[in-house]
Amino acid sequence: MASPITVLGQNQYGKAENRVVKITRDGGTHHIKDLNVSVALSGDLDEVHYSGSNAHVLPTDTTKNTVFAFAKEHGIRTAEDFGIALARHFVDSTEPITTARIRIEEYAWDRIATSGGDAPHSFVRNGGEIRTAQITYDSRDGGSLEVLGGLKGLTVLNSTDSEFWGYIKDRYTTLEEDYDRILATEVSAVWRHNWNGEGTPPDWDECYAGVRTLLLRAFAETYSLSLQQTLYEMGSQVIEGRDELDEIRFSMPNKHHFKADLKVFGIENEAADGAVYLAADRPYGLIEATVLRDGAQARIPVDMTNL
Ligand SMILES: O=c1[nH]c(=O)c2[nH]c(=O)[nH]c2[nH]1
Repeated sequence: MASPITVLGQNQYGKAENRVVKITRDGGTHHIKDLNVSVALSGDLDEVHYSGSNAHVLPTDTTKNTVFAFAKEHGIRTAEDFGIALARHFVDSTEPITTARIRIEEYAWDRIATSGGDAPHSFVRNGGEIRTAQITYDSRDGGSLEVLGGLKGLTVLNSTDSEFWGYIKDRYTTLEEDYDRILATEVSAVWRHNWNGEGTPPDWDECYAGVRTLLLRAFAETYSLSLQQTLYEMGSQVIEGRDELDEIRFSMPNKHHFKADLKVFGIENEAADGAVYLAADRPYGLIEATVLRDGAQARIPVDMTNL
């Protein structure tokens, strides 16, 4: 029962973190897709909260089974294609469900190089970087489909061409101005496609590879006066270079590298001579911002890049 003084707010449910690995065999050559898929459904679900009636509830267990069955029956071409098929299925086949949000992380595997060339069915996990996708399908108001692509764990470093000076100095400021520092960060980015489900979808893999290339190139080619400036340049290059995207959001920790203080030992330690740095773990500066195509609406949630 609805209590006299409370009312149900936003709610969603589903099975989180379905770890699905799909092998496709092409003769003796195998291909691997390794995903972590989270399903969140919402719709006409007040009653299960108020009275416990499960009449409108598709069990989370069923959503898990659907993920695995779809991987087998339809295969996984890309995370985006897979997420779109799942989102449409849950909404179109289950009356009370009006919105499905599918979040996917994809882990990359490389073929192991052997004496006979690339191994046909032996793989090594490609360490750091994770590709992400989020698909939201909402059947209300005529139906809408939103596809967010992204990546996280892309760690990059410039060993020069970075300065930081001219900032506010108050009685608590101890930081010295730096005219030649290391700039390092671990990029988390989420970008929004302007495709809404009608007509030909973008080439998801080509887009991902293209964005990644633009991000890396902008990072390497920007002479940086702050990580904020580098971030904005990276976002601008992506929006300028990819017509199918309207918005990109970043979360970029400043992975500080402090010059080791060796003066006590009578040793100079200057960047110009090739310095020794202490790579600090925490705390870290955290620089976050959205870059938009002029006139586009900001729709990527602020905390999306911290998941
Ligand atoms: O690129 C930077 N941006 C900052 O805002 C900042 N603040 C700071 O202490 N170091 C840096 N570096």
